[in-house]
This record gives sequence, C-alpha cells and structure tokens, in this order.
Amino acid sequence: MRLSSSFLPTLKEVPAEAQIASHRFMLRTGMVRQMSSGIYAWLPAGLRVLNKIADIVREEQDAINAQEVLMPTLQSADLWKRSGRYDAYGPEMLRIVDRHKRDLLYGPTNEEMITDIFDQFVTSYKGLPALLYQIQWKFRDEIRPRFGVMRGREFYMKDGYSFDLDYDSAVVTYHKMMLAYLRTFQRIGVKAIPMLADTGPIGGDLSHEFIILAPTGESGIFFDSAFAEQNWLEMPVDINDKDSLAAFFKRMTSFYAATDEKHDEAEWEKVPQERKLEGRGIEVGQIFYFGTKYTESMDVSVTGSDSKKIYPHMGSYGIGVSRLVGAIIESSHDENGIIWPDAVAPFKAVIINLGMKDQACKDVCEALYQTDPENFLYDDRDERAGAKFADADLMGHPWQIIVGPRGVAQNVVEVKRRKTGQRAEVPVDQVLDYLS
Ligand SMILES: Nc1ncnc2c1ncn2[C@@H]1O[C@H](COS(=O)(=O)NC(=O)[C@@H](N)CS)[C@@H](O)[C@H]1O
Repeated sequence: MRLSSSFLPTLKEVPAEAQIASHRFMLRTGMVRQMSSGIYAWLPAGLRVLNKIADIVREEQDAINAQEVLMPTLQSADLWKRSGRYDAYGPEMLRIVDRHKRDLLYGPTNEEMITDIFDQFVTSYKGLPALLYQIQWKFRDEIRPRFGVMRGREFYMKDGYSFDLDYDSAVVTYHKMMLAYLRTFQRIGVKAIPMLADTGPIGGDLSHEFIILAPTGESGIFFDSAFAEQNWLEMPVDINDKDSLAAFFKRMTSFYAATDEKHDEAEWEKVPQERKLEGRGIEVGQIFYFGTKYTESMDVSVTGSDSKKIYPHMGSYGIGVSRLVGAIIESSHDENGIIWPDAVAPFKAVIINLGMKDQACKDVCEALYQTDPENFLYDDRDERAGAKFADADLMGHPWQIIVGPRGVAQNVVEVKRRKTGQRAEVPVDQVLDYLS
C-alpha cells in the first residue's frame, strides 16, 4: 500500500480518555475509530491485524478437526428462556423487540443456539463427537467499557462448542482445545499462560483462562517461568491419541500458574525461587467443560447404543480476537509506538523514501515496493525524514527499509529491525532475503 494514497490517518494527539498504551497507539495510528461507547469501526490497518489473528485462530481450530460455522448475531429470546439464562444473564444482555413485537437479543455468546442447531441434526450417539466453531461479533452491555477494544461492548470472538458421548470423551476434547490454544497464541507471537479459572455465567466446573503478560492487565497472576519456555509447536502430541493428549495436558498443568483468585501459597512455595514470576495479565481466551448443563436444561439428547436417552457432554472455548489486537500492543510496545509480532503486523515492512526528489531513490523504492505491494507499506509522502521515522516507529511494522541518496549511490539501503532497533546496510538486491 502507498501511504500517500491510503486511509491510514496517523494522529499527533489522542482523546484524554485513552489511558493505556494500546488505546492511545490504536487511535494515533488510525487502526480504529470509536463510534459510540465500547463500539468501534475498524479502519484498514486495524482490520488487517484483526483478520491475520482470525486466520491463525481458524487454522489451529481446523487442525484439530473443528468445523467452522457462522451463526447470526441476533438470537431469539425463546432459546434463552429454554435454558433459563434469559433472566439470569442480567443487564449485560442487549434485548431487542422487532416490528412484530418478538423478543430478540444481540448474542453475548452462543451455547443455547449451537445446542439448538445440534438438536435439529443429531439424534444418535453415532453423530458424536461434534466440534464446531465460529468467529463472530458479540455484544455485552458492559457497564464501563474501557481500554479501547480490550473491554468493548461489541467485540469479535472465536467461540467453539463441543458435544461428546461422556465425560472421558469430553476431557479428550478439552485437552485438544488446550493444545490448539497454546499453538495459536505462540504463532500469534504472544506468551499466553493457561490458568485454572472460575466458570461464571457460562457454567461448569472445569475451566482455564489464557492470560497474556502485560503490566496493565486486570488480573493478578503467579506462575512458574519454566512454562513460558515451552515450545508448543515442537511438542510431539498426537491429537488422535488420547494418552498422548493426556500426557501433554499433565505436563502442561505440572507448572504452577494461577490468577490471584485461585492462588495457593502452599503450592507456590514448591516453585524454585528463581522461577517464580508474579505480574499482571490480560485474559485473551477461556475454555470451559460444563457437562450436560445446556443439553439437560434444553432437553437435547441422542439415542445411545442401548437405545437409552443420552445427554451429550459439552464444552465451550472462546478467544477474544478483537481484544487480542489491544492485548498484543500492551505486551509489545515501547515509548515510540507499537512493536508488532511478525505474524500479525499490518505490513511486513515500511519502505521509507528519504529522496523524494532523487530519481535513483524513487526507482529503488518502486522496485522494492513492486516485489510485494500487498505486504509492503511505501511511505511516499513528501514529509521530513524525522516525521517518517517517527511514524514508522509509531506504526510498529517489524522492518523499516530506509532508502537515501547516499546509500543508493553505493547500491545499498539501510534496514532497521523495529523490535531491536538493530540497523544494517544491505545491498539492494539482497533486501528480500535479509527480511525473510
Ligand atoms: N467486553 C469484551 N471485550 C472484548 N473481549 C471480550 C469481552 N468479554 C470477553 N471477551 C473475550 O472473549 C473471550 C471469551 O469470552 S468468555 O466469556 O470467557 N467465554 C465465552 O463467552 C464462551 N461462550 C466461550 S465460547 C474472553 O476470554 C475475552 O478474551
């Protein structure tokens, strides 16, 4: 994309209510625009990040044989009356009455709806297990939306749902999803630690939340640093072998990790002093096993091999896709701006032309840009060098390719790694290799 003709409005000042770095930087780099309290428009650079995160989430869900669906954002109140959550859910639920006076709601989550869909298509135990997911907008009328997209009212979530024959099978699914989550967050480029969690309005008695380390996080956390050193993408786990999955899960839960609600001092004392880490974190995902809570309350059953009625055991698995955009910035920025992990950056590199009146510079920039116009941002504005450098650091693309007349005269450009600040002189024809 060419910066001079793109809709990437950077701002010098931001509204006073933007208290934390991610909120300030997302507004200053024109990633989002608040349309009303807790409700945002996603502009080109922000949408590119949102879609890259969603694509990684999707790939790792597909890798454990989950199947993608897309449910409506608007739901009938009748569904929630069947499960008994219509009143229980409280003021966070946005209730809507249509022209025919029918009670609808903007879905905060979809356990009831997916259970109703399952009910219409699966009558026999042979239809189990079912593992479905969607990536869809949700609405929760938070009393105090804040921190930009991190605690919004309309937000983008991957929500997965599983149906299994019994508890043991449901636990295998839970283990699979745990592995998929660890792989997902590692690929996105953040350190997310799973911690035992309370279940809240979703229900059930087994739940883990995934916390990204960030000083502005709402949760206090205690964990064994050895956990953060694990490489989940290299972990030899066979997702079709329940013992392999159980061994992975046992290993994973052998490291101490707890939010302040669940912290156990006695257990904490067993962690070697040099591996004890305390901090704050942002919850970017949560998984739940809640058995037959919804299948029983909604009377959704299948016929077992002995022709008896069986209520399938369920779980649900959420990732805050839009929250992750803010959470990544919270965990990866400096005083000059965002430091995007490679996998989710809006663009791979920004080409900074310092010789807007120098034909040789323009030729080198154009040639580099044309090699990958989809993933290169070309700063072709008629701006001072200082302004271009400041904007490049602010927007946080992983690489900066700085093209100046002196360098071009020796057929080299300067390449800067945003994360480390490391600079190198690179021959023009080796830039692409250098970036890979
Ligand atoms: N107000 C919000 N703004 C942005 N993200 C949110 C908000 N509320 C929740 N999330 C994100 O959505 C994830 C899943 O939400 S949840 O309530 O924990 N789980 C569910 O809704 C389950 N139905 C999972 S399918 C959370 O981990 C969090 O990352």
